[in-house]
Amino acid sequence: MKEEILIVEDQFVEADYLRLMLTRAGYRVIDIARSVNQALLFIQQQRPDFVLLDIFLKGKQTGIDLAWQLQEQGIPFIYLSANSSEDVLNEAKATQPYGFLVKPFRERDLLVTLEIAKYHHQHSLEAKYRKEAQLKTTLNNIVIEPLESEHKFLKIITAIQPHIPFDFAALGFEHTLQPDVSSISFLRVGFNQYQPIGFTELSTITRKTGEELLHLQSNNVSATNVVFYNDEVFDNICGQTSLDKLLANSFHLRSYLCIPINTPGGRSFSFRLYSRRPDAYNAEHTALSEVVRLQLTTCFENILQGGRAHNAVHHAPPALSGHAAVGRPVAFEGIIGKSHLLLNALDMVGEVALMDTSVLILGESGTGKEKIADCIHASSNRKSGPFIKLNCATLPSSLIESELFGHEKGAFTGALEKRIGKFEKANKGTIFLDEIGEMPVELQVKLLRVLQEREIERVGGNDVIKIDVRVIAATNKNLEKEVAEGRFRLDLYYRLNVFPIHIPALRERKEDIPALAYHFMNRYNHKAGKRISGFSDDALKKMMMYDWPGNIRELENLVERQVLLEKGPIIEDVSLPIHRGIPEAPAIDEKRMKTIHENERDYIVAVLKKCNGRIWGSGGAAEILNLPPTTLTSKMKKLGIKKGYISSESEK
Ligand SMILES: Nc1ncnc2c1ncn2[C@@H]1O[C@H](COP(=O)(O)OP(=O)(O)OP(=O)(O)O)[C@@H](O)[C@H]1O
Repeated sequence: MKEEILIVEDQFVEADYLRLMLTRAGYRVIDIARSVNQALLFIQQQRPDFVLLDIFLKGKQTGIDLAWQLQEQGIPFIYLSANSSEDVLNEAKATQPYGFLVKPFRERDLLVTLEIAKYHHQHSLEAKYRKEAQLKTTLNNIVIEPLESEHKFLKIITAIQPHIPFDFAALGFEHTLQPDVSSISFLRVGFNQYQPIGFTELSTITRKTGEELLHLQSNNVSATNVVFYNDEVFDNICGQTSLDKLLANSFHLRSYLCIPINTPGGRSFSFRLYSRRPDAYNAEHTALSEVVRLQLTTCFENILQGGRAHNAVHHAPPALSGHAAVGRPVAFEGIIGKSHLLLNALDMVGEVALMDTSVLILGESGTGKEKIADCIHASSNRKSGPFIKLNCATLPSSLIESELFGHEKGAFTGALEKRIGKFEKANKGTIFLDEIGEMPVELQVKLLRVLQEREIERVGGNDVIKIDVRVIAATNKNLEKEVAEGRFRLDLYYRLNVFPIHIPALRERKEDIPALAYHFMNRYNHKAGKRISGFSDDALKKMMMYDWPGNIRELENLVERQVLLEKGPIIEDVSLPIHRGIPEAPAIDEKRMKTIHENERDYIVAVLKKCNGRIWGSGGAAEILNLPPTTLTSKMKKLGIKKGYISSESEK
């Protein structure tokens, strides 16, 4: 017997048909609920393995309300819905469904989606257990390492960071702690880089005396169980005068997770993680904290005893002056910046790289999406496999299909040779689909099938070819809006959006500007054989004031230009556009206009290449393009395409 499923659907006919399809496939349908309340009752009586739920139901509550409760209880669910508005989609997405079926759907779509959901659920459970086991082992090993308290604490938090993100970690800002360990806390200042902040440093930063700090510390809210407070709730918690509030104000912290520790020796205190993100913590983090609480208790008890393990060999610990760094992974080299927004994105890269799931990279043009895709591939288990890139915006829609899936010889007029598509080329590796929002709708269905069934068919071919490819997609568009306006398929969106990573705009992380500017200055110094050593204060100030609508690419281009133009030893001034707003739309518009124009040109050039420049006759470009040869010739003239150019191009 396969899994047990609860259907939540208020349309009788649809629900019955669904039941029929599921039972035919061997699933057991435990019941059909018409409303959220009824569903909750059924779930209480018999926990289903999966829930299929419609969004709009009878009664006040929607499927999305139910989804939150399912998520809390760890019951996987799939939405069944007709296209919805952008707001509804955003809400549905936030509940992290295992799938989304757009009505009307085929029986096969339903069964494949369920299979995928089962795979993902199993996979995420396995990943969860693996993560827990790995963290437990790491913490157990840290206990026996012969390190001083501060180093040991640093090791603990470095081990925790990939699983529970934070920008500030503290142990000992509790009135119950002994003074000798009361000052252990670290501020994250880079990827795997932390700065120790003791009472003395905190006193300097906040201009409070030690006594005042101790007093504030006693006002911190204490907890008996692992708890987290996000955003407004955290604000409220910090409402009173407390050390939490002081920390939040000093380091811009917006959420926190508190793990109370009670040692067998009778000491109780707490291990606190704070984040600059307003919504950093969730039930998964609390669950993981509970699982490793015992290991943490042993670690911290050891720290309270002075850190060193019994019978430890007393190596000199590495110096902890200034920043304590464990180092960036090699795959992240060349990624410049330490802003917490970038570090958050890199944390996610680290988290997803080894998971093999699809990744959707979101962000404005020039923010570094492709660079992040490079990092994911380079940190993944597929790193020795191919990494194939395709920009969906630069290909005419008629060519994308054969670019992606290849074609057989003679598949269409002009297909003179068999061609291997990008998906086949990427086998055992990764494919990067840039500007996925530009993919024509008719091709989106085909891409969806590939993602679901992991097989392709070459254009004009009959064979089904199995492929093993990881998909990373990127877009600077708001895909929810595209879905809401019917330009992007909802089911594909859900399939790609398994793990979204948002790359912040440069204006949101201005603190990264100087490091990036110096990085590009060095690069272009080297290229141009120059020896410019820096920027004047004015130039840096100007760059910090500017909004960078073109993001890092714009900054790179500017620095390149200035390096070439500068005659003196430093870049005295930079020439930036006068407007300082965020002219996002014009930049995109300009690109779109160019794309349409170029698309037509590229399309014609590509077809001409296929026909070896032949316009007339059977198999000629005019026939493929379904245009009279004279019209094609005049179009070519208008678009500046020369006949000789085509032939010499195709000879290359
Ligand atoms: N964090 C970074 N450190 C150093 N260089 C970076 C960083 N991020 C991006 N770059 C550089 O900035 C330029 C633009 O980056 P990239 O092409 O990855 O942006 P993108 O978001 O993919 O742009 P588009 O949406 O236009 O395709 C590249 O030269 C890239 O190497």
